[in-house]
Amino acid sequence: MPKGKSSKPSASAPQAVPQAAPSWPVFKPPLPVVQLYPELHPATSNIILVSSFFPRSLCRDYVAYLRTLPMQTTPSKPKKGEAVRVNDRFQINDPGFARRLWDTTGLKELILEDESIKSLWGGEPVGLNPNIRVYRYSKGQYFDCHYDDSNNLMLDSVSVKTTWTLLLYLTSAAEGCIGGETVFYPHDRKSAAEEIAVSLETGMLLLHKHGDDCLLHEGREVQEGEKWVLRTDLCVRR
Ligand SMILES: O=C(O)CCC(=O)C(=O)O
Ligand SMILES: [Fe+2]
Repeated sequence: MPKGKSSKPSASAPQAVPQAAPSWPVFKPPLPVVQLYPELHPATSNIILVSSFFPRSLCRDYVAYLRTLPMQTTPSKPKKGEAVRVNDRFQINDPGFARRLWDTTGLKELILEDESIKSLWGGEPVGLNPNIRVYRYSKGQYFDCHYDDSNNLMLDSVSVKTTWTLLLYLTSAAEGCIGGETVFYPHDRKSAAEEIAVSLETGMLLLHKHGDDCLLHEGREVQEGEKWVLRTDLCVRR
């Protein structure tokens, strides 16, 4: 829970119940398909965007595959202190897939070597959170304002903590999804005048700082179509 925000809603990250790892589609063509460029958001250094992290064809393959997974629709009433999340979710502890996303996509190089963002991670990055979450938002679904917590965990016998949220958009207006923007509010209050809205872009990675420095944010309601998102977190040595 971010300091001083203890009564504010947070996004829950319960440990996934043990189950077989999904057969995630292979990264075909090999990644990255383009040179990856991190774009610091002009309004805040807490948000970084990376276009074309996945090519559109791979996003399509992923959505087709993810549809076959057993997703859970949000319980209608959130637990105390949790944000209202109205969507379908699949969650799995999959260290192998987290490692693939880190090692075989160009992400590791981007995070470790790009001089413009190297100092932002809050420590020495070592990999991604094996707690992988998949969200599907259909028309009318949304994720209400909340903060993402930092979590401590072990990654290959190394003590780590999560410092940034990673969201990979698998659909956008190009696939008929209208709405669903991820919207940030820099001053701890929902204010239209201050909002920083990130529109969906198929294959784009959105990274945002979490824990004590997390901006209040929401996944805005989907108006048409389906928003598919894959979520993990950046882990740094603790
Ligand atoms: O779906 C989104 O745009 C936001 C998701 C989110 O805030 C979260 O996973 O904590
Ligand atoms: Fe969040």
